[in-house]
Amino acid sequence: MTRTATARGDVRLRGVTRTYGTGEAALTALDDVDLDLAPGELTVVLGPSGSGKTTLLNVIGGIESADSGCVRVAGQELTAHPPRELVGFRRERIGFVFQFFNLVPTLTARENVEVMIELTGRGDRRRVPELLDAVGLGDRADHFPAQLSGGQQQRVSLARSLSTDPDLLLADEPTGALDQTTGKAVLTLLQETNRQGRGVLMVTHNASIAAIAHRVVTMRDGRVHSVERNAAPAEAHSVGW
Ligand SMILES: Nc1ncnc2c1ncn2[C@@H]1O[C@H](COP(=O)(O)OP(=O)(O)OP(=O)(O)O)[C@@H](O)[C@H]1O
Repeated sequence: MTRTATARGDVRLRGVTRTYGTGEAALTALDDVDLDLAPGELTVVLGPSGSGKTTLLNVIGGIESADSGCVRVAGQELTAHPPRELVGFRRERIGFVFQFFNLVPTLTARENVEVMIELTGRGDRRRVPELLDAVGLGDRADHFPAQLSGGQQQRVSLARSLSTDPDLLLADEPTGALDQTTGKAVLTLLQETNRQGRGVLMVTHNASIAAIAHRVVTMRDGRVHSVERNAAPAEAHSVGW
């Protein structure tokens, strides 16, 4: 599945600020954020609602640009590039997994993965059955999203993200809509993906999930409140909540 076993997907932020709105309505979602994530790390981002977690993930993924500061992701300088100029970067380097799956309802599981390969011009359509097997859905390839459970849809979403072999996988509340058993299955897949050398950055409200991370970043009021390292990250299947 890997392009190379080498660790990849490093992140370096310096003085990153992102403000929404102007004047009295201005809201600083990211306030002078410095952050270093080593290649191949699994990072969990925690913090209260509104603390800037999703904004952080979007800036790292090149979906939103910082107002000031420097952003470098997977060896690429994003600073001063508006999101529309970063289409190529996102396609080549980044995989996104969202809470609400974002699958195309009129396409089967297989087609949802294939369409990503067609859109990006990356990956190999012949490997789609293998990818669906890897997420335990080999026998559901011809099912439409509505015929799949939430956990199964999330796994299609993961197979789709992995189809282009990203350096860094960004996951926003990937287990948020799932029960514990299915959530753990998805976490296990994210951990496997990480062990293949990819960086994984996961935003969650669930502090128990932090046990599987190499690094735990806690956000407060748009700032990095703390960064802790886990010397011995737990196995995803052993985490409970
Ligand atoms: N597009 C936007 N326009 C205006 N304000 C926004 C926008 N996106 C986010 N914000 C504001 O920026 C702040 C940070 O939002 P963000 O979504 O990053 O927080 P979060 O920690 O991910 O929250 P949650 O855990 O609730 O998802 C919040 O106060 C939010 O209301």
